[in-house]
Amino acid sequence: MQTNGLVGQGLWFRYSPRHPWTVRDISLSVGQGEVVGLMAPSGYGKTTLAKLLAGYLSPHRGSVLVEGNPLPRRGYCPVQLIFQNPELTVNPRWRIERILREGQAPTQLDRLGVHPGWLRRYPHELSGGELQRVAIARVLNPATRYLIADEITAMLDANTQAQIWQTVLAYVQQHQLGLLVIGHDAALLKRLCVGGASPKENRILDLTQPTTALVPQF
Ligand SMILES: Nc1ncnc2c1ncn2[C@@H]1O[C@H](COP(=O)(O)OP(=O)(O)OP(=O)(O)O)[C@@H](O)[C@H]1O
Repeated sequence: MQTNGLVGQGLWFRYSPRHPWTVRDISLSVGQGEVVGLMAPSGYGKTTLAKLLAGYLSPHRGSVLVEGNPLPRRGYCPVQLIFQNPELTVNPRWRIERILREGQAPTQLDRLGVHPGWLRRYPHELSGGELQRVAIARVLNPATRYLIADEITAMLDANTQAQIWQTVLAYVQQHQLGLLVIGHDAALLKRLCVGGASPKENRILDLTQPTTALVPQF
């Protein structure tokens, strides 16, 4: 079995024994420095799969390994998930400066357009787009090795979307992070995942295809 990268192997998950399987025997991998897209219709289990890969949920069967090791049970997780709704990932009772200090010091505040004046505010005192920049800045730090971006710019205008992706992709490339981009927008995924600096390695996975289509072609 492959030991490099972030590897989900034979993953099965359902929310309870009364629910049907949401994730059925999915295997996929993201290598260091690789940008992989993941698309499927709404309700197909993309976010659930992202939560399995980032350790928010545990698979009923199968494994998630990072460089051959299970995800750490405590401390900062090297696989970080950014959601469409940033308010779900930040503590509403903390000021922005404390949220940003939660992991290691973020490095991209300026480039993401995080205004110093926001630092003393609480999350509900920022707009959705402003808070999303904070959520992204929080995870762009040296302890993050893999990033899962689940529809992270869906609520932003085109200019802000472009600024955020430019910053994230430059950071990913410079630090050789693995990036899994989840989305419905095929054109955006294509731009991000196959138009990059190393198009040979980058892929777009379609969750509606048989799982063999998701197995890495290394
Ligand atoms: N906590 C939960 N309890 C029970 N069912 C859930 C829960 N979260 C999600 N589901 C169900 O699991 C299925 C997959 O949801 P998921 O959010 O993973 O899909 P998705 O592909 O990310 O959808 P979208 O593109 O609309 O965000 C859906 O049918 C959803 O209703």
